Amino acid sequence: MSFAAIALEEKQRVLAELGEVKRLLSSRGLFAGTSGNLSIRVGDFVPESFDFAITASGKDKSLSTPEDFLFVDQDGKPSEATALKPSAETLIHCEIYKLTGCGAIFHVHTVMNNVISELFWDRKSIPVDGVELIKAFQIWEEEAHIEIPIVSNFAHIPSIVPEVTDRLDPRIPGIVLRKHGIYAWGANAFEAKRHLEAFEFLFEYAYRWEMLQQNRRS
Ligand SMILES: CSCCC(=O)C(=O)COP(=O)(O)O
Ligand SMILES: [Zn+2]
Repeated sequence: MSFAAIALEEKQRVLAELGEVKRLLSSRGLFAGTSGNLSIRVGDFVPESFDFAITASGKDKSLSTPEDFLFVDQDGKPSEATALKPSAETLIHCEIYKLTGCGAIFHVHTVMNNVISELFWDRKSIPVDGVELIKAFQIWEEEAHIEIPIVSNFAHIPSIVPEVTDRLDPRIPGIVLRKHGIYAWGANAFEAKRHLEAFEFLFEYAYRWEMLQQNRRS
């Protein structure tokens, strides 16, 4: 489906939803120093051809302005003429949409997701054992064990993409960039937000549990 063929009401709905999510996450202090970016897909999904609304790059995300979002295509190019620049990390969104067919992707930097990525960097994943909130990912087995992937962070964003491609685990709706932040996704904005909140809870649990173990050993 071409971008032009997508109903105006659908585009407006997506922009309004993105605005609501941005306001809510901002009220929780999740966009320190203009960090973070958000996107929601619009219209039908075909891996070779889709569009999504994404935050414009470098904006103060605690403010709401008519220049907060723009639409881009599957390659991260603006879907229509605009003076706005898409997030510097748009190519990571493009890759996650292509690999998962998801409907929304939220990226935030927190002190906890940065610390945990360094704590478990040698392992290249964050282990979590048997915590109830794993069920937020629709993983229902008793005492489930999950490993949340951590990938390298580079200033050159296209260099991050191949590692995302290699490490993305279809069971786990998120990936952590080392000392950078988390990308969490879902079928829609509601699900992506639930996953983001669950990841941050599990990171804090994993960090505290690891510290307890280390104290016991010393
Ligand atoms: C100031 S944070 C560095 C860039 C970044 O990691 C980020 O999430 C925000 O970049 P954007 O281009 O999406 O504003
Ligand atoms: Zn970032």
